[in-house]
Amino acid sequence: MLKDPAEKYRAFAPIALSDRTWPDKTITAAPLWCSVDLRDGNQALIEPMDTARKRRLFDLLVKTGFKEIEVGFPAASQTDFDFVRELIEQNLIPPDVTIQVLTQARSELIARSFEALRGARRAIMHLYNSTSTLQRRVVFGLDRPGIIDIAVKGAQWVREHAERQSDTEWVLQYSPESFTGTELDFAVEVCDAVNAVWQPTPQRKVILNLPATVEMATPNVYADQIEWFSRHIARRDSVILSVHPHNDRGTAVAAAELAVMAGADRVEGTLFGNGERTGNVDIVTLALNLYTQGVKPDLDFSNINEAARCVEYCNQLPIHPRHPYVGDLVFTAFSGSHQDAIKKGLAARQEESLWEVPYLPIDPRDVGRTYESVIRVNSQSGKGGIAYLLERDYDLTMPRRLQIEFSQVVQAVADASGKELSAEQIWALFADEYLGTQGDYVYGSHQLAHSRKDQNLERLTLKLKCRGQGTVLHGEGNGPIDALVDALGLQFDVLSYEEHSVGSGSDARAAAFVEITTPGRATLFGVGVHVNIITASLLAVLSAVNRAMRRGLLDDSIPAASAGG
Ligand SMILES: CC(=O)SCCNC(=O)CCNC(=O)[C@H](O)C(C)(C)COP(=O)(O)OP(=O)(O)OC[C@H]1O[C@@H](n2cnc3c(N)ncnc32)[C@H](O)[C@@H]1OP(=O)(O)O
Ligand SMILES: CC(C)C(=O)C(=O)O
Repeated sequence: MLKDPAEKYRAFAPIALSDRTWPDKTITAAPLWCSVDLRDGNQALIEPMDTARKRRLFDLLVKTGFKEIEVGFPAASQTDFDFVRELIEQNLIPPDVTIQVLTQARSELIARSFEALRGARRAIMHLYNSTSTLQRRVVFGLDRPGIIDIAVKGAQWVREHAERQSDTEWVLQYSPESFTGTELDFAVEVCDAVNAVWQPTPQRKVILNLPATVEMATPNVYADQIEWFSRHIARRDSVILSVHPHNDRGTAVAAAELAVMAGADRVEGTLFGNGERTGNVDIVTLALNLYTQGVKPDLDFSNINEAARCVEYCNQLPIHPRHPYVGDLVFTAFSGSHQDAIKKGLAARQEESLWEVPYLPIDPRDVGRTYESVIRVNSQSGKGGIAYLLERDYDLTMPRRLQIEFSQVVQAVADASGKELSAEQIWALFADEYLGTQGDYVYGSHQLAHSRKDQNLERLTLKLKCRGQGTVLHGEGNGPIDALVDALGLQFDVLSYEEHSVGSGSDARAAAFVEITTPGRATLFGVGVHVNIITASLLAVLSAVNRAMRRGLLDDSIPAASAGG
């Protein structure tokens, strides 16, 4: 790279529009959409679509709700020509959909394009020629009048064909291609000249399409260009002002949005942004951006995965996993604080209320995605995500301090492996840590009865294995946990106890959580899961004690077992 890029590149000159109004506008309705997947998208593919792929994509575009679809450049290729014929001859175009074709301003190409559209009920004939200073100089070697001459001649040929082929309802469209590199006064002059030939009226509008053939400046500059053009073009009430942003600087979506604020009525783009170089503007993102502002997008992406797989098949290009709204990872949080906030946001949310979940600008379910992938766990994750997965897949709601404790277990494993951990793997870790039967104390059975001395006391008889030896312990207390602490005779206190049911109906079990503190003031949890709630709580205490023993936090001299039963 150059030390001083100014030696080779120059800044785009700002537009003289000090009284611009677009920054104060908001978008309250969707623009008219035109998909150019089958033309601009197609011409950018390594392998252009065959008829079967074009047909599949056309059907998807119709199903999605596009009313204007540029279906090809029929004068350029036999495949495109045949595809247009197939659509018309097999009556595949729904009555509310209008197909569009592109042609250069060359007489033989225009003739062939009209031939392709013979018999169409309604069609958009899209004529273009390049108008930019650069292309005038290096491609065409023409001055301004020479370029206007190409446009006007093209417009005349189009008009003549349209008049001859009058069984079709024609909508005429003109693009001053490379508009972003064209002086604005000249862009207006060329378009006025074309309109002088086509004579649009408010009832029979033309489409003037202003392409950012190459995105050359920040999106506000494009918006200025659109507002300037919209103010200066003659017969504005007879014009549908269309934009066609490309994404060379990565800001096509912003450019399209600002252009709509600046007065554009229509947007041409593609699904997921396929197109020349860095692509056309992504209409899916534009539409869903509107949706998340509460504006009806007039396009239906309620099964966005289906759309994505179809587009990937037709274009033979993958969609990036971070692509807005559709990428495989865009509804996934790995990082701990995000997971915590999402978990809380989902829990606080009430159906039918406004969508307010941190880090998720859209409800994944609205585009046919599930909450399955919202939270995934790796070494960047925290307690919230881990707890969320156990709650979602195993119906286990951990107390907050247990979440903190267990997340350290998961974190250690994730850090060591460097890999993602599935909900199943996390459950296996949880079971191993808290529910295992490998500790010093292994529950066998128990009996509870009222104490003979005091009816308020319960007397517990517990059969268990202590380090492999069958043992029976007795204890008394004001509840089963108290009685077990008494029976074990170890130096720990129970700090907290919680339980909840897991599952429902005949499969329902109880999950009990006990937090103990040891003489060294260490606190740790034990968990028990059992169909019987008392058994679950006894298991929870034994789980905590076994964990404390494993860590050397409790004196490991096992109390003398009471013989017999
Ligand atoms: C920005 C865009 O996406 S515009 C659309 C671009 N899409 C495509 O080009 C895909 C399909 N195109 C093609 O297959 C071919 O270009 C064809 C079949 C249409 C024409 O092919 P060719 O006749 O070989 O000509 P080619 O495309 O190279 O055109 C170059 C000639 O057309 C002229 N020309 C280019 N665009 C236009 C136009 N819009 N109107 C009039 N003349 C034009 C050029 O000045 C050049 O003239 P020259 O031969 O006198 O120097
Ligand atoms: C023909 C025009 C609209 C075009 O595709 C472009 O300029 O990118």
